[in-house]
Amino acid sequence: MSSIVAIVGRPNVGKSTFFNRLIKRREAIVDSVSGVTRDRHYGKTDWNGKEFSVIDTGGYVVGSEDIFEEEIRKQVQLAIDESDIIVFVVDVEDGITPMDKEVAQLLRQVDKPIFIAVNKVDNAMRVGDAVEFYNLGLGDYHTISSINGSGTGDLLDAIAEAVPAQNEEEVETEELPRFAVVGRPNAGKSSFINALIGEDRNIVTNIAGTTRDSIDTKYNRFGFEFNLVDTAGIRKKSKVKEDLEFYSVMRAVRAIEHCDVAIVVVDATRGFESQDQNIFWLAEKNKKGVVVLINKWDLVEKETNTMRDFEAKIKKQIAPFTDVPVVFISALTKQRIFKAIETAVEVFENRKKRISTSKLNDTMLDIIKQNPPPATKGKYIKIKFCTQLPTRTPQFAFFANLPQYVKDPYKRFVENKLREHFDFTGVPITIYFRPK
Ligand SMILES: Nc1nc2c(ncn2[C@@H]2O[C@H](COP(=O)(O)OP(=O)(O)OP(=O)(O)O)[C@@H](O)[C@H]2O)c(=O)[nH]1
Ligand SMILES: Nc1nc2c(ncn2[C@@H]2O[C@H](COP(=O)(O)OP(=O)(O)OP(=O)(O)O)[C@@H](O)[C@H]2O)c(=O)[nH]1
Repeated sequence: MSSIVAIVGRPNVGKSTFFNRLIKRREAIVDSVSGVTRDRHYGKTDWNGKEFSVIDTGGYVVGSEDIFEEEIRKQVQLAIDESDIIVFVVDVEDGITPMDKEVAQLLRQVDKPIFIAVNKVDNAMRVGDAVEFYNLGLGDYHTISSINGSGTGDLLDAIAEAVPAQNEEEVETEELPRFAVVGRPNAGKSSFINALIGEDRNIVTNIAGTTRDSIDTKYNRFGFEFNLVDTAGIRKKSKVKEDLEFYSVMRAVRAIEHCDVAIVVVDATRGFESQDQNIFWLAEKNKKGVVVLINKWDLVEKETNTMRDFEAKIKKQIAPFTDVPVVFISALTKQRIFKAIETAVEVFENRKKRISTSKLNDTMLDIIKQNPPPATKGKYIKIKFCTQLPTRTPQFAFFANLPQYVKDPYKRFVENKLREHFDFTGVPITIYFRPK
């Protein structure tokens, strides 16, 4: 379980600049390859051996100044409720503003690690100006310059210190498998869970986000016991406006990070949109199993190949990770809802799958011999041996004389071959090339 670090603060103080520095912009590169728009406000990073997610709360609200203030206050409250560590960014050029005071007021009541980042301290002369931020009543602060990076390393050290050490293997094997039902507001998450359970545990209405609570439901099917995690909107803690995108993101992040398989519910009448894509990508990035459910299939007018076309379109949007099951369901008529769960169980099993080293080498070394990586700078790459690593999610190491010359297309080729010969449907896999 990794910790969630939320970056809060009023507009223009430099939250996104700081965020980009934290996640090192690696994603930007990945995205340009697949050509997909993805959420720029969420990233995973590691520092001093601690892994954590970072959420930038900026950029979600657009509107006039007064709308801003109210919305930002709500976002800060949500960030407080849903994250583990908070970084409050303020701007040394502006000094303390009334909005900063309001945020500080909220943060003073919180019993979680809070870091104040006084940003835009680009030179030593500004260090003195930062002193006034003691008046926020939140104790010590860090002076940083997100633009030139100074001070950010020290701040990261302090944040990493606050992240609990991970001992995931132990925690996860003791608990029941967790399936998180995630998706956009109104996609039919509660309806799906209720259809499975056969009783109206949740209140289902057609107003987005009316579900009262998020409960784990222990579920038993096919002699397999697991927890179903309903992420439908909790609106108890803070009265949040419906369709607040930031809110669904926060919920999805939390649920996905703590699950084994993410069941992504999509509203067939709306298609697979960017918000669905973001949720899918969250699961992929966290290396969770994924099943896509196309719900409300009863409302779709079917012609020849409707299902096939729908699926093909989705696959394009989730590329390159397309080895993912798509199940067309109706929570209303209960069509294929058990098939959906069966599929999720299969994905769960795939994620735990271990391939013996001898079997892996027998299969893969042959394929590699037939299709060796192309020579680079006149040098031939020889892959000698491969093995599955003893990790929670499938990861494979291929040992070669010149691993640094193996390019992404070849990695993808190897991944595809692995998927062809061993069933890893619905599971992100990682491939490393290492020196031998
Ligand atoms: N001088 C200086 N400018 C900075 C620094 N960090 C960010 N800025 C500038 O401040 C402006 C706002 O930065 P953003 O990162 O977009 O601010 P934000 O808080 O994410 O803003 P919202 O997305 O509106 O919430 C930009 O023009 C940045 O270039 C810094 O360390 N020093
Ligand atoms: N026709 C049809 N309607 C459905 C189906 N599944 C859900 N609905 C309707 O879609 C609406 C939203 O369903 P919910 O189950 O509340 O959606 P949710 O994803 O839990 O929504 P939030 O609580 O907002 O996150 C309700 O009016 C449901 O009756 C379905 O398979 N077919």
